[in-house]
Amino acid sequence: MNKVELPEGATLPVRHPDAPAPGEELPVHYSQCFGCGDNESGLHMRVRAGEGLTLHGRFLVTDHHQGAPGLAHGGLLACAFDEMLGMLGMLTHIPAVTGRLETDFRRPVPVDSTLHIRAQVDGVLGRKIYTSAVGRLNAEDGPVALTAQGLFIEVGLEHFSKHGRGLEGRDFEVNP
Ligand SMILES: CCCCCCCCCC(=O)SCCNC(=O)CCNC(=O)[C@H](O)C(C)(C)COP(=O)(O)OP(=O)(O)OC[C@H]1O[C@@H](n2cnc3c(N)ncnc32)[C@H](O)[C@@H]1OP(=O)(O)O
Repeated sequence: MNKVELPEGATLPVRHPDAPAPGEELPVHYSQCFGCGDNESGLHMRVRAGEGLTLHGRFLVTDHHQGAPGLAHGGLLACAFDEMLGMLGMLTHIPAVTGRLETDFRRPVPVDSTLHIRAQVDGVLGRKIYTSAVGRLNAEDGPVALTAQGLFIEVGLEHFSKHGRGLEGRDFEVNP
């Protein structure tokens, strides 16, 4: 994992008692989500809870995901990280949106490879949630292809109804 710089005063949030147990697969948070939903051209990511404030996700890079011939598009890979870091909210039950996402591309990701992403919450300071992730090729201990850091900002649930279509009646606390 890349070294994460945290501001003074940041603390680790508590894992919510209703968070999925380690090893449990996370539910799709929205059926049309490009990252984890049934969206035809989406990533169809599968994510399971890890220990503490960690998640493990994976997706198969297909022909739909190309930038250069035979290689994954960088923006699409950043999308996968956004999804993984966003889903950390299922461990803390803090509703939040991406404020800032920084991605380091360290190795090309070919079509037909599976990208394994480990994401974690690093700390919280006020409404700011500091997160990071590493993506490895074809195995959870495979070569590092990408690292990322995300700053998520806690929002009220009204954010989703004011700017979008709400959370479709789902109770964020239970099954976002
Ligand atoms: C569990 C469910 C699973 C969900 C998975 C989904 C995965 C995908 C996640 C996403 O893609 S979310 C969609 C992409 N993100 C957005 O659409 C967010 C758009 N931006 C906003 O709505 C607002 O800018 C935002 C809510 C983030 C902040 O606006 P606010 O007016 O509420 O807060 P404000 O600007 O006062 O900032 C609050 C604090 O955050 C800091 N901040 C906000 N944006 C920042 C930024 N970009 N970089 C650094 N710091 C930032 C800001 O400096 C400040 O720090 P301090 O408290 O120390 O003063």
